[in-house]
Amino acid sequence: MSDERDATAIVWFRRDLRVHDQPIFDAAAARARRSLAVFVLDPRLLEPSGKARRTFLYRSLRDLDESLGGRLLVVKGDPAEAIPKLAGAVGAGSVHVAADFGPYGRERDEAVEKALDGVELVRTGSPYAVAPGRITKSDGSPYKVYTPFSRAWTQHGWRAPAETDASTVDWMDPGEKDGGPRAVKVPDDESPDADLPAAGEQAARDQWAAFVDEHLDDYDDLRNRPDRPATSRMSVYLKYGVVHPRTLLADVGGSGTGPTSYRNEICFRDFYAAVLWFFPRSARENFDTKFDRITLDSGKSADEKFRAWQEGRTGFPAIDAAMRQLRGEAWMHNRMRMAVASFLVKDLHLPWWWGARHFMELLVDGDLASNQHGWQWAAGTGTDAAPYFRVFNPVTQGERFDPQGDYVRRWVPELADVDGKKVHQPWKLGEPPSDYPAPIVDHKTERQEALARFNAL
Ligand SMILES: Cc1cc2nc3c(=O)[nH]c(=O)nc-3n(C[C@H](O)[C@H](O)[C@H](O)COP(=O)(O)OP(=O)(O)OC[C@H]3O[C@@H](n4cnc5c(N)ncnc54)[C@H](O)[C@@H]3O)c2cc1C
Repeated sequence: MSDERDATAIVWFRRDLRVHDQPIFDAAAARARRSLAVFVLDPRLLEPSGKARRTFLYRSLRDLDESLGGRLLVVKGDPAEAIPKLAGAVGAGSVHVAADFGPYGRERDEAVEKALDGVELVRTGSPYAVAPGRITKSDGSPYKVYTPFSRAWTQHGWRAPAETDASTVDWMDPGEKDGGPRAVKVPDDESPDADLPAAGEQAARDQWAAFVDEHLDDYDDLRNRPDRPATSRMSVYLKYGVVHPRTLLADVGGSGTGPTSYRNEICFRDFYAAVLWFFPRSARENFDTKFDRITLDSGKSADEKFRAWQEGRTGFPAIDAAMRQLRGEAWMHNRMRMAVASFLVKDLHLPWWWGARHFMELLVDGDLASNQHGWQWAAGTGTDAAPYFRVFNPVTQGERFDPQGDYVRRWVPELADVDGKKVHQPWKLGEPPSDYPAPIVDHKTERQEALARFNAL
């Protein structure tokens, strides 16, 4: 029987740096006898990424290259030029990708599709359990509230993982290409100060297996505790598609509170991606435009307060611990992301997008949809946000979720000798540590100020 497939295809990796559960491999193998594996270092994505994310990306690319037997071609430049030239250089009949739903990714893919001029761009799957745009109300309009979205999401369901590995595709040696953009080496690590998680598919799977074994059942009870290793730490692997959410969901069976709560969080990720798909302006502007009129601080004193927040010198131990965790690990616990965001917006009266930008610069899991909407949630400006008048108390957040003060002592060495929960209010100690700052604001006063500004809208 003759093989009617094309001679070659391109598999273009983007946010799916893995070989397992990879539906684009099946699509490429069905279409062509051999495929060229490609990653394009795109300056428009690399520049705003920050050192931690770039370093993690480079490490993930090295791991992927190893899984592919050294046959990952890395090139640099604008994908709308590089991909069509590569398709020409190997005579590809199709280019296979997982669909990208972010504002830049979608524009880029349309430009690539146009420039491919007849070579088909085949989109198979997405980085989400359910692709953005698929879940709508019965009249076709988007959900703006999480709970009904999550009900529809659960009812819709998701596919089982695709059974692929590196051998699903017959990989072409990049040395065989005839012309086109030249191969570049994966850049060296940028030596970020942060202690990053191990990169690569095996590391992701090991971390996941340990979480399922040790923490999944207690996830609902302990997920708000920054002092415990109780969450999955999958966000960075999901960000780069080192693991697919479908793979995780397949393991999270059952109706116990732990598994149910975990599925809800994966659903939040899909929800925010869907909001960004339907309302791309929400990445940059208040979703609720009423807040365009709220009074925000600016000037020298605002800049100084912002710097104190960034550097973990606000004098509120839980806030400072979290901001230092962000620098130390390029990651922050979810409860503390909410607390520091509320503090920036409602205690310091600064724009949420200042904080969101700082997060995107430092977070190794920095993701436009989850980050911007997480910020808008905390600021009260988002789709389904915490009401603006609900202001987190930075001291009680610490006392409640870090009850023995271990989290603070881990990240704020100036307070390492203060016992128990007293660490959350060092100003009440007989002799407060002289090298730790006094609170930069009075929470009660600033809470009233935030409410007054809100009521003036
Ligand atoms: C202000 C703010 C900014 C945030 N910025 C980001 C970001 O840039 N990138 C990012 O991945 N998450 C972000 N989040 C969501 C959440 O804090 C992280 O996903 C979570 O802390 C990652 O740790 P984990 O993998 O151990 O989470 P787990 O508790 O183990 O959760 C499992 C997975 O569910 C998803 N998830 C959990 N909570 C949320 C949530 N609130 N929104 C969307 N997805 C969620 C993540 O993919 C996570 O990996 C932000 C939240 C807030 C409040």
